[in-house]
Amino acid sequence: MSATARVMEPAIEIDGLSFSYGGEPVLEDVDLTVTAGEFLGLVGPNAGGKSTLLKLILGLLEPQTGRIRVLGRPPRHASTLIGYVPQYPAFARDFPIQVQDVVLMGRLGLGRSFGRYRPSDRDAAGAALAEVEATDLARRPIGTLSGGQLQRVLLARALVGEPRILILDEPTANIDMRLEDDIFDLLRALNERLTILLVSHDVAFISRYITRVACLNRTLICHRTDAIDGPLIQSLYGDSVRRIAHRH
Ligand SMILES: Nc1ncnc2c1ncn2[C@@H]1O[C@H](COP(=O)(O)OP(=O)(O)OP(=O)(O)O)[C@@H](O)[C@H]1O
Repeated sequence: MSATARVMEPAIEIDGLSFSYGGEPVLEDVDLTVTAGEFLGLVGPNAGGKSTLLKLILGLLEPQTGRIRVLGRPPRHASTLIGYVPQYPAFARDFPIQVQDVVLMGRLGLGRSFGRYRPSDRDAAGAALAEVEATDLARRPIGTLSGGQLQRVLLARALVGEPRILILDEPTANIDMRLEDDIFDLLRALNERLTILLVSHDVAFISRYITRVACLNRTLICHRTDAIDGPLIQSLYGDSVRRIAHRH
């Protein structure tokens, strides 16, 4: 493949994707192209299929119908190209481990095994913590962090493998509004070099930062955020701006 073709290659390409866990389809005929360098929001109601779509993109599930490519590769061959920040409750905070070791775990997928980190791994962990402005937290036990601090550390863990795509599942669900702004400013800076896919319940908030949202409720429809006005938000969210209860 030529260098030009590589530059033009979409970061994530999904065609005709359908998936079910055995019963009713959770995703049906989903098409989505995330271009390289884009910052895309993925919104939708509870049980709309957002986490399932992320698992398919991460190669943790296989589609029954359709095709996914991550930087031109099948997802299971692209896992080292993606940095993933899980939903906050998915991370066990009572694990007795220091922040710097949590961040180092992000190097494991690159062929290292436990206890065999190289100096370059430790340098990368230090750089990732510096990038999220959390250097001072390096030796803190993970259980002592605030929600916002933990979120930064999980972001550093996602960055330490030097991914080309960053995927975040509800990164600001458990932190207050002022901290949300800080995290989004950080993401905007990271978007200078990374493609970002962000799951959020809060389309009104993320619309201040991004240009396009994909709305997923079994099927998927994309909207430009400058087309998201009062009536559309109403149809996306029902009565509450922070709640989504729409049907396609
Ligand atoms: N492992 C599983 N086995 C069976 N059904 C599942 C499994 N995981 C998810 N589901 C079902 O698939 C549907 C979509 O779930 P998913 O977690 O993808 O939605 P979501 O949009 O991420 O929801 P939320 O916003 O509540 O996190 C739900 O009906 C859920 O119950």
